[in-house]
Amino acid sequence: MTSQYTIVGAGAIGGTLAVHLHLAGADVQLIDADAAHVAAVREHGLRIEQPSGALLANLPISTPDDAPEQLGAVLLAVKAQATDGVAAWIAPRLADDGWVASMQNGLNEATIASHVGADRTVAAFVDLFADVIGPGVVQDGGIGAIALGEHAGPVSDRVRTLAHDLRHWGEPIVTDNVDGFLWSKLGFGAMLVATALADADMGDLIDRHRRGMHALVREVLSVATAEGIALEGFDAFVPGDYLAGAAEADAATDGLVAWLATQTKKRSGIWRDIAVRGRRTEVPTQYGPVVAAGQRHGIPTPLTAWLVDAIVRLETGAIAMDEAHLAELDGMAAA
Ligand SMILES: NC(=O)C1=CN([C@@H]2O[C@H](COP(=O)(O)OP(=O)(O)OC[C@H]3O[C@@H](n4cnc5c(N)ncnc54)[C@H](OP(=O)(O)O)[C@@H]3O)[C@@H](O)[C@H]2O)C=CC1
Ligand SMILES: CC(C)(CO)C(=O)C(=O)O
Repeated sequence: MTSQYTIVGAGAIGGTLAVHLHLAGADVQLIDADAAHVAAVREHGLRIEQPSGALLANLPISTPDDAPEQLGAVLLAVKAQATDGVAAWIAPRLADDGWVASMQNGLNEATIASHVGADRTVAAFVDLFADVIGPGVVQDGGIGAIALGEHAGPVSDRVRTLAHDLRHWGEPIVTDNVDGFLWSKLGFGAMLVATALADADMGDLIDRHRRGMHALVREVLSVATAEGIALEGFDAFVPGDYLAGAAEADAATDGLVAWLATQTKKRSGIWRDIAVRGRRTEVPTQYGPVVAAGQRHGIPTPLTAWLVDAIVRLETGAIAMDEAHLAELDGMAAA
């Protein structure tokens, strides 16, 4: 039987996944809030620009206002701060046997489950590198991993089917420990978020500000460990090395920086939201819960709290992008 998917949030990640699912033979429809993007996809199709050439798919697309009344399997790829509102919107439309998978950064599954139920929530970790570069056009900025599993319970047939349906993209990891990947991504992602404080490339900034970056990762991963999470490595990120000594962290960052140099996407989605789109970011939604979990466990997270605050000040115009902010982070880590 042909699988059917609705992608809610057909931007960089949702758009990329949609085209690959379509090219593998799945029946895919899109829902997106960006009217210009929706109009462009209707007129010209959805285009993924890859170094090896472009992929094009003509897919049905609607805005939330003219979306279908009933939804089955949903892949949610909106920014994390939109998750609560969008999951509340999906819930009354979701078929009894429908489900929602979070294809996002951060810990969105519990929020989704609070609206649609834990049994209708699928968990995912996505380390793709992509950007919407214009209405209807997504740039594939490099290859990374995807992991899929259930939010509550062991790997199921629907998870295996989704992994199979993504075969045109590649081979997702199917696991009972998506949380281990999501928390590791929060550790890795903390460095990527910090790079948005300056107007330079992610790899270069991580390389130049190792003291602050390593301390930031250690904070996030220490909270994860206190939460009982078994951290998972992915791509070039080795979480255990950041919890070991300075030499291990340095060696891990050498590998990470070399890997980031192979990606054509050089700036984070957070940098892009602030510098290109001029919009609020998902950082408080992603890292507020890390700080709160640290407080519950008695683990101080001063650098993570500082980072969230600095990003909010940046996105509200109180400060400007400047590498001096990362020097300040290095200084706090040294203190
Ligand atoms: N881009 C990347 O390389 C990676 C991103 N991620 C994660 O994936 C998630 C999605 O990010 P990304 O794809 O980059 O984001 P994008 O901004 O490219 O895409 C999100 C899309 O969702 C739309 N949207 C917002 N609200 C709604 C709504 N209510 N209903 C339908 N669509 C809506 C947005 O429209 P509008 O712009 O009008 O708000 C936008 O077109 C994030 O959590 C991100 O951290 C993870 C790994 C890598
Ligand atoms: C940096 C990247 C691409 C890593 O997956 C990311 O998470 C983002 O841009 O939001």
